[in-house]
Amino acid sequence: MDVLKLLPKTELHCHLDGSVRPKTMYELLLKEGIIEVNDFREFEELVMVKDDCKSLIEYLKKFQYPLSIMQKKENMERITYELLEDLNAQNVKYVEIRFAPYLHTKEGLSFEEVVESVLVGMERAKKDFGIWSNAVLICMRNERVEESIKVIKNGAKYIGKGVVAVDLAGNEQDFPPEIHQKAFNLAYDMGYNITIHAGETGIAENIPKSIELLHAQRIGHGIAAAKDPKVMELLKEKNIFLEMCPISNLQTKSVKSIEDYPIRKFLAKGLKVTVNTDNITVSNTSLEREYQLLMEKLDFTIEEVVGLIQNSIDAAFIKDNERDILRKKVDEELRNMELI
Ligand SMILES: O=c1[nH]cnc2c1ncn2[C@@H]1O[C@H](CO)[C@@H](O)[C@H]1O
Ligand SMILES: [Zn+2]
Repeated sequence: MDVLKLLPKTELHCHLDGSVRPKTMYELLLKEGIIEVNDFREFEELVMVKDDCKSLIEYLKKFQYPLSIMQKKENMERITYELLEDLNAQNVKYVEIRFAPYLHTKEGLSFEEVVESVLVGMERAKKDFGIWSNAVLICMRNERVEESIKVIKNGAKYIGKGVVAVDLAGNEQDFPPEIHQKAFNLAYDMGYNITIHAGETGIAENIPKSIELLHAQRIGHGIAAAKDPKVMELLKEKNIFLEMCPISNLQTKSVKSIEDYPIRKFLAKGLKVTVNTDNITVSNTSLEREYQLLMEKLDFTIEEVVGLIQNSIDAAFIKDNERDILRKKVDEELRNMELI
C-alpha cells in the first residue's frame, strides 16, 4: 500500500541480530564457510522462520546464523549501517536498535568494541541518510544475573552517547524476570531507561513482575495481559507502553491467529500500544507489513495506524526536547499527506 510506504514511521523494538540484510548475511555466511547452500532460496529457509514454527524456543534457534557472522567489528558496523539504510528507505525517522553485547564477544571482541562498532554504524548512517537511532543493550534471561550486571555496568559509560536503555530477552518460559532483579535495580539507579520482554509466551504474571521488580517503563510484547484484567489495569495505571510485534507473535504461536490478537482489546482498555517488527529478517517483516496486516485483518484505518506511530513517538527513550523535534518532523509529513 503506497500510503503505508510513504508514512513517516518510528520503530522501537528491533533486534539487530534478527534484522541483518539477507544479502549481506548470505555473503558473509558463505565467505566464512558457515553454510554450504547453493541458492538464495535455500538460504532463506535456513535463516527465516516459516509459519510452521512451533514456539519462541524454536524461533530463537534462527539467531545462531546471524550471530556467527556478528563477531567482527567491521561486520557489526556494516550490519548496523545497512539496517539503517534500509529503514531510511522505508521512511523510518527514528529507531531504537537492540542487541545483546555478550553474544558478540564469542570470538574475541571486547564489550566496548561491540558497542562502539554499533554506535559508529549508527553515526555514519545519521550522517549519510539522516536517520536517527539509539541503542538498547540486552541482557539474556538464560544467563546468570552476574552477566546482566556486567552488561549494565560496562554499558553505563555510553548512556546519553547513543545508548538509552536496557532490556531482558530470550527464553521467557524457563527464566522468570526475578532472576535478574539485582541487575535491573542497578540499571535503574544508574539512570538507564528500562524495557523488558514479558508476557510474550503466555505468562501474564511476568508483566507485573517486570514492572514492580525490574522497573520496566515499557513492555516488549505483553500480549498475555489480555488474559488478566488486573494486569491491563496496572499497565494503564502506570502508563506503561506496549511494544507489540504482531507477525513475530503469530510465528512464535503466542497467539493462535491474527483474529485472536489482543491489540484492539488493549486499545479499547486505553492502553498505550506501539507496533514494531521485532526481527526484520528472521520474521521476514517490515513496519509496512505489520501495519498492512492490521488494516487487512483487523480493520485498522490509516488514522488508527497514524495513532500507533504517534504513540511510539511518545514512548521513545529520548529527551522531551528531542521528542518535540521528532514529533514536528513526523507531523509535518503527516500534514502534507493530509492524514492529520
Ligand atoms: O521475540 C523475542 N523474544 C525473546 N527474545 C528474543 C526475541 N527476538 C530475539 N530475541 C533474542 O534476543 C537476542 C538478542 O537480540 C537474540 O539473539 C535472541 O536470542
Ligand atoms: Zn524482541
